[in-house]
Amino acid sequence: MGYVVGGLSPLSETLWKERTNTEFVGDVSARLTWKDLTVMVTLSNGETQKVLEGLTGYAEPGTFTALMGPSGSGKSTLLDALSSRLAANAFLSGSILLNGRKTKLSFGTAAYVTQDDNLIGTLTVRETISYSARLRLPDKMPWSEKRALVESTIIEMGLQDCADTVIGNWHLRGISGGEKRRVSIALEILMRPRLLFLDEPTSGLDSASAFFVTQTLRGLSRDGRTVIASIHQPSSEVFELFDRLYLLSGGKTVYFGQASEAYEFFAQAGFPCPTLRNPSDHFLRCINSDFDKVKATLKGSMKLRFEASDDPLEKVTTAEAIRTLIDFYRTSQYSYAAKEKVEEISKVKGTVLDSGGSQASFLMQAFTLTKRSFINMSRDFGYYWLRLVIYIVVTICIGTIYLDVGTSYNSILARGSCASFVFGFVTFMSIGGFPSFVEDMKVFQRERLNGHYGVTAFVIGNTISAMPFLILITFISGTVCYFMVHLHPGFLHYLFFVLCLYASVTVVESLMMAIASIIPNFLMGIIIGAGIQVCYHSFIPRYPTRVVRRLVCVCVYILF
Ligand SMILES: Nc1ncnc2c1ncn2[C@@H]1O[C@H](COP(=O)(O)OP(=O)(O)OP(=O)(O)O)[C@@H](O)[C@H]1O
Repeated sequence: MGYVVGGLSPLSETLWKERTNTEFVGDVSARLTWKDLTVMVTLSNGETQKVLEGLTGYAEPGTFTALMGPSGSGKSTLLDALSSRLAANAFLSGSILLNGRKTKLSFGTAAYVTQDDNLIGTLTVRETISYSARLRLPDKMPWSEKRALVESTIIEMGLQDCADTVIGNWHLRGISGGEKRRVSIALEILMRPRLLFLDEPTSGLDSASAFFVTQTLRGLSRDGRTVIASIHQPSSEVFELFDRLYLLSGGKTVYFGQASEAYEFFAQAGFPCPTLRNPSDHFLRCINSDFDKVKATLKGSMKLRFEASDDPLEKVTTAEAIRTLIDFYRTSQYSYAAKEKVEEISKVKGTVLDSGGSQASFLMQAFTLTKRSFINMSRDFGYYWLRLVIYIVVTICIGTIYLDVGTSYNSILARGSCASFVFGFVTFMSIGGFPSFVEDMKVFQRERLNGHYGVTAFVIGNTISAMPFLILITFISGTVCYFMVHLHPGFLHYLFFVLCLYASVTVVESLMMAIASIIPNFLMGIIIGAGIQVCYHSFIPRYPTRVVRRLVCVCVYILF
């Protein structure tokens, strides 16, 4: 099979060659087509709902395609379908071809920028991009080249001014929302992907930031990439930057074609854009059925004003307008042209694209993740430092209750209850780390889905980086308690006591991390974590024998 390269920068070519080790003979651009695409979802009550219905379209290299439509029209679902990220309850029919071949885009083949900016708040912009470069670029590539790539990406996304500012979290004031969006995009374009999906990259940004982001995306497409983005409510300046427009309403195609011809299409369909109105506002106004509900609530002069308007749109309900537009599109030259083009592109069997994902070795990934996670834990006051302070205060309090109880037979019960208090409090407090675990999991999910690294590297990185903090926490609180209470003297007794505390805290930390991966919601996770711990503390120590208790501990440890 001939792999082909064309229009790539020298760096991109190096990356591709590293990966495929195959002779390049031309063009590695991504031509994506979708035909009769239908997505059904199964709802929780067992019913099925058609989210997308018979969509046909294409995206070519060097173009920027914008998906537009009212909320709930299926933009994100179309992006998910095209990038093979549909939810488990969604079923797809129809064909999606990449360079004329049926391809399930594996993790990392195409870059996908999600709606949420899941970034590590304690790292600076430069650090964030540098760690990402270490995680994904080949080990053999010299650091000077990696740094050059990081710096060029920072410049490309206009992040020079905030390159050394932290991203920001609950206690660190960081970069703005627009800059966060640009960092998210920078992370995905670092590997120079040929196909780029973006889910609402301009949402929540002011007009200047939205324009800058869109302009950058257009620039990326001009570099031979295929860019598809869903855009919510573009300004007229932003709209002018789109090459192609895919308008959706209720999961159906309202219009697909050149963005500049949409104006004409609406006029032909009987809904011309009034003068002095932003065309994109007009298109979305025509296809947003929620306006019917809004109009129904209008009263008095407002209602009369709408009825007196010359705008043909005010003479019909939006539902009727949508029906008219969909029917008009189906039989229009735009639809035939799109179908013809899809057929034409589908026939050309091009390169099998599989350039994405990480090219770094497993060891490099595990090492980088360990370092990144350690830096995050040490900078985030809420991760371990706050807990350390609370642990010290709690153990001092317990120490004062059982101060100097000694090691006589009379004080056996006191020592036992003291140990229960210390182990109970210290392990229970691990719940305090849950919010940070949830943030970690969000970053992990994003990076894993984009093929940056796998589960094993993440688990190793997280476990090793947490170890020094857990050792510090348990040794300090264990030492305070041991010496205040005057437990059995001797270094081995002391070590045993502290190591038991360390093992218990590690088990609970792992448990909370496992819960964070299944239930990424603060409140639910804390309730479930606390519930499991209460059962563990109250049920397990009382009934089974010591051997069973230890077995349960070992199983929980292995499991989590
Ligand atoms: N996995 C799913 N399970 C159930 N319903 C779903 C699923 N995916 C999408 N939907 C439904 O399909 C419709 C379209 O959702 P989608 O997120 O694609 O819309 P959207 O146009 O991106 O909206 P927004 O602009 O608000 O993000 C919504 O009504 C949504 O509830």
